[in-house]
Amino acid sequence: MKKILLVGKPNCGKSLLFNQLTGLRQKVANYPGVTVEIKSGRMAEYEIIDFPGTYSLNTLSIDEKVAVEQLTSRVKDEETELVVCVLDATRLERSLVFALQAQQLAIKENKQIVFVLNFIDEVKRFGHNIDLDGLSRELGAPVYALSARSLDGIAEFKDALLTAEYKNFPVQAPRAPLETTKQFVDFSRSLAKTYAMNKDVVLRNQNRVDTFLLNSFLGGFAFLAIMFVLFQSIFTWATPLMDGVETIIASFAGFVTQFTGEGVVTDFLNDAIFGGVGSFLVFVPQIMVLTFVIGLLEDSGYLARAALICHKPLSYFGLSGRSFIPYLSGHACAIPAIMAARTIESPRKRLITMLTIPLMSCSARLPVYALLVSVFIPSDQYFLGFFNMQGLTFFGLYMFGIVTALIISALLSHSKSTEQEQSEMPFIIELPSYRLPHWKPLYHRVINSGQQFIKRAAPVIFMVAVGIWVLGYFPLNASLEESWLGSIGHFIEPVFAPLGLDWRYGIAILMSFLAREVFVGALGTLYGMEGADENIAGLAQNIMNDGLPLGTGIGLLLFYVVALQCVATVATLKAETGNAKLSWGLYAAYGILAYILAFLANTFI
Ligand SMILES: Nc1nc2c(ncn2[C@@H]2O[C@H](COP(=O)(O)OP(=O)(O)OP(=O)(O)O)[C@@H](O)[C@H]2O)c(=O)[nH]1
Ligand SMILES: [Mg+2]
Repeated sequence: MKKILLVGKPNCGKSLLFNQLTGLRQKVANYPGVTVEIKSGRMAEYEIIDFPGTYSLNTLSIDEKVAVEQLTSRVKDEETELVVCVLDATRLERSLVFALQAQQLAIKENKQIVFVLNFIDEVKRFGHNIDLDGLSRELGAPVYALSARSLDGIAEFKDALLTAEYKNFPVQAPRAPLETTKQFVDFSRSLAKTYAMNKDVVLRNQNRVDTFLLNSFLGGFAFLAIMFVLFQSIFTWATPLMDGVETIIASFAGFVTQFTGEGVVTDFLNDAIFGGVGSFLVFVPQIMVLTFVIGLLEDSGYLARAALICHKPLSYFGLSGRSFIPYLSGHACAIPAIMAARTIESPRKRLITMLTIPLMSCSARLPVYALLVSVFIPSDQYFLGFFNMQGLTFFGLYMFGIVTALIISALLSHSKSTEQEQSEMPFIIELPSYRLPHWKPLYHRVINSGQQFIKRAAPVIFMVAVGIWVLGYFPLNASLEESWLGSIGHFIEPVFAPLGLDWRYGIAILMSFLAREVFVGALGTLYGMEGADENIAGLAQNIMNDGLPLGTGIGLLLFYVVALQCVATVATLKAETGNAKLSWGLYAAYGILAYILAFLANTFI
C-alpha cells in the first residue's frame, strides 16, 4: 500500500491531523512527547503513518533516536509516496529546523515532501496572515495551511493528498545552501523573521500566567493545590454518578429476577451476575471522571510546567522532571505510563521511573479504594470543618503510593555508578502554549476509558464470579462455610489471619492477583451468597456489617496501594526493560511489601 509519513517537531499537532485524516483516535495532548510509538491508519488507498515528534535528526534522547531510525528507514521504503512535514505555525522557527532536515532526507531518497502549517486558527486569531506562496518558493516544496482543530483547510488538504496534486511540484532543494547546523538554524530564523507572526504577541499572554505558575514559591503552592483538587475531584464528582449506577443495577436486578422466580437461576443471577459483576460496574463513572480530570490537565499545557517545577524535587530522589508526566498518567493506567517513560533522557532514570510507576494508584484500584473507604471512614466526618474525611483518605492513599515510589526511587538510585552518572543528559522541555482543552479528543478519551475498563476487567470478573459461585454452591444445601469454596478458603486462611482477615477476604485477595478489580467482584459474589440478596449492589453496607476494625481496613487499603496485581503491567515492563526476571521480581517484591504493610497496620493501628 502507498504510504504517507506524518513527521514534525513534538506537539505540532501531528496526531490530531492523523486522527482527522484517518478517523482514528490516537492520543492527543498539549505537551511534547505524547506519541512514543509509530501508529498507522488508512485514508482511502493510502496508509498514513503518525511518527513521534523529533526536534532534529541528530538527536539526544532514546525515544527520538528510535523515531529517527524508523523515519530514515521508512523514507527509504519503496512504498513511501510522500512525506508530510507538520509545522506549528505559531512557532515557525522551532518547527523549521527539523522540517529542513526532513526535507533533505526526502530529497536524498528522491521522495516528495509537503509542508503543512498547522495551528492556522491561532495565527488567524492573532490577525496574522502567512504568505504561503512566498514560503513555498523559499522551501522549494508545496506549503498548505490548516487547523487540525477547527478543521480549517482540512478538506482542501485531503483533496490535495488524494489527487496527488503535489506531484506537479518537482522535488527540489530550498533556496539556501544547507550543510552545517548553523546554516539550518540561520535559514530557519530568516524564514521565520519574514513569514511568522511576531513572537512577542504569542508570548505575552503566556508569560503573564507563567510568572505566577513557574514562580518557585507560588508555583509550588499552585502545583500542590492543583494536585489536591485533582484527586479530591475523583472522589466528590463521581459520587452522585456512582449512586445513580448503583440504583440502576439494583432496579434492573429486581426487574429481571421477578421473572426467574425462586431457585438456582435467581440465586446465580443475584449473586454472581448482579452481585459480582454489577458491584464492579458501579465504579465506571469514577474512572471516567479521573480520565476527564487528567485529560483536562494534559491538554491545558500545564503538564510541561509541572514537569519543570518538579524537576528539582524529583532529582533529589534520583528522578527527572520528565518522570512527572509518566507518573501522573500512571494514575490512569500503568501501561501507557511505562511506555511514556521512553521520553526520559537518562536510561537509569527511565528504568527507575518504570519500576516505580506501578505504585501510582491506577484506575483499577479505584473500585477497591472507593469500596473500602466508604466502609471504614464515616461519610459525615470533616477535617477542619471543611475537608471531607473520605475525600482526604482518598488523597492520602494516592500520596502513600507516590511517597513509596519516591522512597524506592531514592534507594535504587543510591547505587549509581559514576560512569552512569556521567552519561546523564540534561533536562530540557519545551513549554507549550496554554490552550483550552479540545472537547472532542477529551470526550472520546473519557468514553473510551469507561469502555476499556469494562472490556478489560469484566471477562475476568465474570469468570471469577461464576467460579466462586459454583464452588460455593456445592455440595448442595451446605452452608457457604461448608462448601467446596469454604474448604479452599479455610485452607488458605492462615496466610491472611495475620492481616486480620477471614477466608472470604483471602479468596478475594488471591483472585485479585489476576487483576485488582476482581477483589470487588469476588467479595460481591461471596456476600451475595451469604444471603444479602436484598442489597445487591450495596456491598459496602454488607462489609460494614462485619465490623472489621479500622487497623485491618487501613492495612487492606495499603495492601492495594502497593501490590502489583496486574499481569499486563508486568508484560509491558518486560517488553520495555527487556528483563523478564526483573519484571516478575518486581511483582513478587511489591506483593511482599504490601503484605508486610497490611500486617503492620493490622497489628499496630
Ligand atoms: N488550536 C489548535 N490546537 C491544535 C491544532 N492541532 C493540534 N492542536 C493541539 O495541539 C496539541 C498537540 O497535538 P498533538 O496532535 O498531540 O501533537 P503531536 O505533534 O502529535 O505531538 P507529539 O506526539 O508529542 O509529537 C493538542 O493539545 C491539540 O489539541 C490546531 O490546528 N489548532
Ligand atoms: Mg502525537
